[in-house]
Amino acid sequence: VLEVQLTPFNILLRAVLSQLQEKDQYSIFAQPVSAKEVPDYLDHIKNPMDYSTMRKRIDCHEYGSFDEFEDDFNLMIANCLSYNSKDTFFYKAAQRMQDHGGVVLRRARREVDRIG
Ligand SMILES: CCOC(=O)c1ccc2c(c1)NC(=O)[C@@H](C)N2
Repeated sequence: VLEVQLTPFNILLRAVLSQLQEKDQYSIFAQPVSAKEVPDYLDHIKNPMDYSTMRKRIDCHEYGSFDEFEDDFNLMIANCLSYNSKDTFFYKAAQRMQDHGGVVLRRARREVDRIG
């Protein structure tokens, strides 16, 4: 059985991830971009990132700090803004995710600083 240690930091990161995913109403950030659906994606994007990968990293205690968690969020957004042209649904969704996610992350960072 996957014994996932529940530290306060891990519990917080999981809660933040769920808040971020609530903003992803079409779940376009939920899973890795499919190489089948988008065959040239990995030619352009060298470090793919998505919410399922971030969840795995939380469960494996791979985030040593809130900055590292935020870096993966920013990577996920940057990949989308880089691969998709400005006039696409995906590009616009990434801009909205950046705005809405920023609010969530700023509030969460204050929590992290408070629990120390
Ligand atoms: C069923 C087809 O799905 C996609 O083409 C597709 C599905 C999800 C995507 C994506 C493409 N591109 C992206 O940049 C990230 C954000 N999400």
